[in-house]
Amino acid sequence: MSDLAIELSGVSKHFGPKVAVNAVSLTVRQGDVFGLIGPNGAGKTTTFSMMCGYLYPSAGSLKVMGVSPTTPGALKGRVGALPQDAVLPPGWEVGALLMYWARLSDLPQPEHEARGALEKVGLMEAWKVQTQALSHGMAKRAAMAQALMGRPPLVLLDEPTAGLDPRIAAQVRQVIKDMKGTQTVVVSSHNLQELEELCDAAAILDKGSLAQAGTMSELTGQGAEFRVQIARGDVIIPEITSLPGVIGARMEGTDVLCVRFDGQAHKAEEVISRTVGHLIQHQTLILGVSRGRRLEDRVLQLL
Ligand SMILES: Nc1ncnc2c1ncn2[C@@H]1O[C@H](COP(=O)(O)OP(=O)(O)OP(=O)(O)O)[C@@H](O)[C@H]1O
Repeated sequence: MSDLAIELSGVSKHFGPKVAVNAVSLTVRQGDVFGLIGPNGAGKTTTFSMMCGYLYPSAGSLKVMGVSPTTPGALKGRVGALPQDAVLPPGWEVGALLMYWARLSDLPQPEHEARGALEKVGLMEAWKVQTQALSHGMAKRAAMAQALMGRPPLVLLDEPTAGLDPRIAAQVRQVIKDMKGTQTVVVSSHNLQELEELCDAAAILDKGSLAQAGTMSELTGQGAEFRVQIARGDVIIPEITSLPGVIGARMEGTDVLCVRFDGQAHKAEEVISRTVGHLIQHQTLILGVSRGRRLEDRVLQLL
């Protein structure tokens, strides 16, 4: 069996003349947390909706766990989805609504599933609360609980932490981390720090097209770049570039040395230790070393 949970090949989506998604190809490995990144209007929600089977692609092929997501019943009980701005039907108590959804998905223990999912998102106190009485953040968590019931092999979460307070957002991130390895999670967010912390891999979309996709370490250049924060002393760039494994070096501002290295032929720890050792030998004082660049820097560079 393929180790891919999702495969998009040349997928496009047009709304009349508007091209929302343009020939996007990407893959999501089973057990990964995969991020969908992009500015407003980049095509994240449209891509997400096609993965869920809510929208048909206009062109290209899309497989979710080996089947087309629009095939009726093909993914029943195998995908949990939190759509963007999910609206809960009014007139229901949260617990009763979740149990109803659990029954619709043929889950054998609806109450157990509903309570377990609500607990995961920290919303047990809302069991008896009417859906229309929930705050925005509470409604979002109730909708997320729905996506988690039954531990489906694939969970798609469109902006799961948007509008949540910091403590609850951290709890939701922990729920996502706990799924890593046993369930596949696709998550879109504008919080790039959050995606960097959570994701194994990601795709960066811009105006409907794929700008870059890869593992988080590829996107952030972890295997090829590091930065040394200099406290005091001089850095002689030609001496750094002559060290084994170093491809290039430059100063960013007055106090950050950025070094690019050949991550295929040399281990990061060896090149970093050699560089730091060289600096210390030359009486340069160091405040810190960080690998790669922030995901945010990469996204801003690309878009
Ligand atoms: N039903 C629709 N009809 C017409 N245009 C649409 C429709 N849905 C989306 N679009 C357009 O497609 C483009 C991509 O929208 P999409 O919602 O996928 O972006 P997004 O990356 O999720 O944005 P955001 O971060 O703002 O949620 C936008 O230009 C949007 O206006």
